[in-house]
Amino acid sequence: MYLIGLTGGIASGKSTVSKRLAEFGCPIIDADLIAREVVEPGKPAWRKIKETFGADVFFPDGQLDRKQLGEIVFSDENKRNQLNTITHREIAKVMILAILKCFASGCQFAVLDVPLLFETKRWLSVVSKVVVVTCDDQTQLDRLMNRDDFSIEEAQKRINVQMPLAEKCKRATHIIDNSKDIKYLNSQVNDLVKQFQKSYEQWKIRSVLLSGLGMFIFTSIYLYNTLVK
Ligand SMILES: CC(C)(COP(=O)(O)OP(=O)(O)OC[C@H]1O[C@@H](n2cnc3c(N)ncnc32)[C@H](O)[C@@H]1O)[C@@H](O)C(=O)NCCC(=O)NCCS
Ligand SMILES: Nc1ncnc2c1ncn2[C@@H]1O[C@H](COP(=O)(O)OP(=O)(O)OP(=O)(O)O)[C@@H](O)[C@H]1O
Repeated sequence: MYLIGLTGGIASGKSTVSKRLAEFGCPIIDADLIAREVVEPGKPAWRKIKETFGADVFFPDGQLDRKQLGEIVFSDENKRNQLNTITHREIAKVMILAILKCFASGCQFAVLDVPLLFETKRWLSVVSKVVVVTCDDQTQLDRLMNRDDFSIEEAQKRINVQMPLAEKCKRATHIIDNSKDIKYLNSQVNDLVKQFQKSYEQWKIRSVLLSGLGMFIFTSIYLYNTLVK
């Protein structure tokens, strides 16, 4: 099995791409979904957020007030770093278990959907490909404002704290241009899946050849030591 990193900028279309990949049966390990799980009431990250940010960022039922906490951390780098320190370790633990589960199930490849793949760097050493979902700045801003009902200021603040999309594209092995309609996006995802399946077949052939070579060398050494020496 090999791992594929999926990233982009906020509202560039990562979730839309990962939904399409899931339709092909690709296992998706979604850091954003896991980030929501680890801050559920009573969990370690929930307690640390309460200690650090106080009761103001929670609803009476104990659920995190994501909008309130978002306004705080996307306006203050130190507070954002505090939240990252609290949550990223917990997110990583869940992701590792999810990767092991995928490996055990024998799937061909798994997709790590990580918005901050390049910012946190944590997963770059384990992914063999990085897909960046990009779009032009105005489209990104418009989609974020429409989806989350943000003012232009709130949306821009969230875009500005991440590595610029152009920079992420320079580090990508594959780029999906999501500046047009969903049909255009899906045609690129379809091609990507074909490429991944081809890479997996090539990887499988290489693995069989390498293990065969390993067996040949081991057997030759064994026979030499047993019969010749
Ligand atoms: C600040 C929070 C509460 C805001 O919640 P909200 O529901 O408004 O946003 P959501 O979690 O859906 O994230 C939306 C997008 O914001 C961006 N984003 C989220 N957290 C961060 C961060 N710490 N730094 C930069 N961008 C971020 C990502 O592009 C993400 O896809 C939430 O984003 C959070 O808990 N962030 C810390 C955990 C984290 O870093 N998640 C990203 C996983 S790689
Ligand atoms: N090609 C497209 N045409 C029109 N709308 C789109 C397109 N791609 C995505 N969208 C919409 O733009 C918004 C952002 O897309 P999406 O949620 O997939 O981005 P994301 O990168 O996962 O965001 P986040 O970083 O917040 O997780 C969503 O409302 C989505 O429906």
